[in-house]
Amino acid sequence: MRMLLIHSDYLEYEVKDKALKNPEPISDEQKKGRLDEVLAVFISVEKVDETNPDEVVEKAVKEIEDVASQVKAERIFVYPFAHLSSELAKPDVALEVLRKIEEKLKERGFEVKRAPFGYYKAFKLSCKGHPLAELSRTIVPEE
Ligand SMILES: Nc1ncnc2c1ncn2[C@@H]1O[C@H](COS(=O)(=O)NC(=O)[C@@H](N)CO)[C@@H](O)[C@H]1O
Repeated sequence: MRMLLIHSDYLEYEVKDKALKNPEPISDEQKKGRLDEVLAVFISVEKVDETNPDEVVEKAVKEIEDVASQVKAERIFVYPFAHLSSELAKPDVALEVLRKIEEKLKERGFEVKRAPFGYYKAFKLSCKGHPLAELSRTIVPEE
């Protein structure tokens, strides 16, 4: 899994078109979304993650929680992003991993939104620009 974490004044998105034949079903409300004062986490789930998705979820949540506490972010935006890797996991595995990350972050008390999976989306992001505002992490399951 590859993650790009951007501490932002806001992230907002708007769904445009389907990027997959069968994207995640969404409500009209989910076609647009915005969070202010947010840690935006762009995630590419990778083929290697398919060997142990649950372990990768645990590791990702720990990394996100660690960065959130460093930058004092209480809101997280989980954003499916297929452009951080050339070895992408299958969509069904990727969606399941992203859903579990969202769920576990909520269990830990964060306010969380997750951008819809399998769509082309317009988005606006305002990076805060401080030294920890742009970070990346690579997560792999144990052998
Ligand atoms: N492994 C993955 N990790 C994260 N997001 C993914 C992954 N696979 C698919 N997606 C989601 O599905 C969308 C399209 O994925 S994609 O791999 O780019 N595929 C396409 O764009 C197809 N139109 C042509 O391959 C992405 O924008 C993202 O929302």
